[in-house]
Amino acid sequence: MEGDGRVELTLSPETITEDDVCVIQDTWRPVYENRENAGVAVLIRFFGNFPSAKKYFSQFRDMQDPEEMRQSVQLKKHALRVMTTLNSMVENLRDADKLNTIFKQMGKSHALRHKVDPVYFKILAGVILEVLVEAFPQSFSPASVQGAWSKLMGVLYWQMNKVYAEVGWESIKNSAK
Ligand code: HEM
Repeated sequence: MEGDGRVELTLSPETITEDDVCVIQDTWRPVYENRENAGVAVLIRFFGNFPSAKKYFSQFRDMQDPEEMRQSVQLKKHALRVMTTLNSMVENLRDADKLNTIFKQMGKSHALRHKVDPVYFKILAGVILEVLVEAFPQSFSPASVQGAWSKLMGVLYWQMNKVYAEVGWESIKNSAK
């Protein structure tokens, strides 16, 4: 699938250095202050470029028009949930146990309840980076900032794959078809 070029497949959390943590926490602040706009912009780009991802959302799976999607309560709700969870990750980058709990909860609910194919986490991670660089050019232009964020997105994807494997995604996905 296209759109997944910038996120590494297999990054363990230890690859995030202290410098990365500082960079991620500093650059996240203005994004989180604009969480609703930023989150909605990310999801509109995601569903616009990868319409098959809409199938998991009962209220806008059949919508084509981005303006109509923008008005969807379910889309806005998921945008805020994504931003709130990212905020918890960013706040707990130095607390491996907390991070693990966040990844576990997220992986379990998306695999078991929502039955989301994990490839969409990789695609969404790439879209998050893309939109943040565009929407916050001042803070996200430096290569060091993009490098730190792309590590975090890589870790997110890696962790999702780990939890998905633990909960038996291979058999769940066949029952989700
Ligand atoms: C950074 C990535 C993501 C984060 C942080 C995130 C976070 C969340 C959270 C916190 C919830 C509500 C609690 C729960 O059910 O776990 C949720 C619900 C949901 N997520 Fe995600 N999510 C992400 C990616 C995705 C992707 C890629 C998809 C599918 C393409 C997806 C589909 C859903 C669906 C269908 C629900 C239920 C929606 C509803 O009930 O209205 N999520 N997500």
